[in-house]
Amino acid sequence: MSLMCAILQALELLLIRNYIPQRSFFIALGHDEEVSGVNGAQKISALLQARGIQLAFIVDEGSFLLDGFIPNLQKPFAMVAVSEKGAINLMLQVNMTPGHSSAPPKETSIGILAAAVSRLEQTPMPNMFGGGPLKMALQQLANEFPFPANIVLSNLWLFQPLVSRLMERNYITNALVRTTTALTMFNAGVKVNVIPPVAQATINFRIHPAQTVQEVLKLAKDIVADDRIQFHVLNAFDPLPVSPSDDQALGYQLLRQTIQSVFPEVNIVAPGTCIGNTDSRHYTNLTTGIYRFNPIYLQPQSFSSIHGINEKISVQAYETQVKFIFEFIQNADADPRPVPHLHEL
Ligand SMILES: CCCCCCCC/C=C\CCCCCCCC(=O)N[C@@H](CC(N)=O)C(=O)O
Repeated sequence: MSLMCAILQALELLLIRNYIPQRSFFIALGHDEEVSGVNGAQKISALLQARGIQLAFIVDEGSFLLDGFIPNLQKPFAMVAVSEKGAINLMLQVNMTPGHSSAPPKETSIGILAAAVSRLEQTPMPNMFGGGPLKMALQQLANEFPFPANIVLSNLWLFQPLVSRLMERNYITNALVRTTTALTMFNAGVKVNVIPPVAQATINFRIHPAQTVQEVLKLAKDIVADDRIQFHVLNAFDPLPVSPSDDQALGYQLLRQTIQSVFPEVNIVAPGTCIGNTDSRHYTNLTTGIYRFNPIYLQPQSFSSIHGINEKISVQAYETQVKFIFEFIQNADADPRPVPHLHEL
């Protein structure tokens, strides 16, 4: 929400200054982003495609200036998400014969389903650490760590098993190394003395970039291992392709350049994977350069306020957000050639 307001406010500031862009900019604000973007972003994307539009790159929400997420890493760093996890909303259902609660059967629909979802919760999907943006980011961050972590991260060929175990210890970094399993809905029963005929539970999986919808469904069925349980896929999509982050990647380099200018205290800009989902996934037909970055600091303690209690942004952080977008639009307009990569920021 704050990012949307900041985009509009930055545009207003540009208009006040009679700014006339040289290249075309599209501002796409979907009204249904929190519920998958099917009627917003998906339709905007189809309309742009019908008009023959191809985009140099897209910038959306989904990652931050991360502060304190990795133990021993003293300084914050900017993570620009060049991919995002896939997702499955899976509904499990058990149908049993209803009856009077005074003489219950050995197992009820609720009991069978509760045991199944508990098995899913207690059996994490496999740790897939080993490649992609996360490994690149850790290697880029290696020199920011004190000894011996710097040696460990510079030699992932040797220390990969150790690092992947350490990442599992924290629930946020754990989300980067595996497909996550979140039980989000459970419905059954309408009366205190009736054995319910139906029990339903919904599980929200976020799929690691190294897995697919089909692989995760197979794993989930193997874990549940109960023929009485029906599987209904409510909706699902595979992890998103990895956008380029090399020296020639215009969108990535423009973000890096603007981060460097607006946040001079940040030494490292690294590619990463967004653990949530964004509307940008509906735009893969228009560009291969999709970057997710919200120019605000995020600390682990504020992570739980996202979709949680007292979600907020400080006035100062909001002002910086506006400044970033104001500068970013002008940087993107200034020169269509990629900005050379500076190793020493
Ligand atoms: C190198 C290690 C650093 C690890 C730090 C990872 C920190 C990740 C921080 C934040 C991720 C926040 C997720 C962004 C939210 C995306 C927006 C959203 O809520 N989307 C919804 C709805 C949808 N569009 O599908 C969602 O359910 O994901």
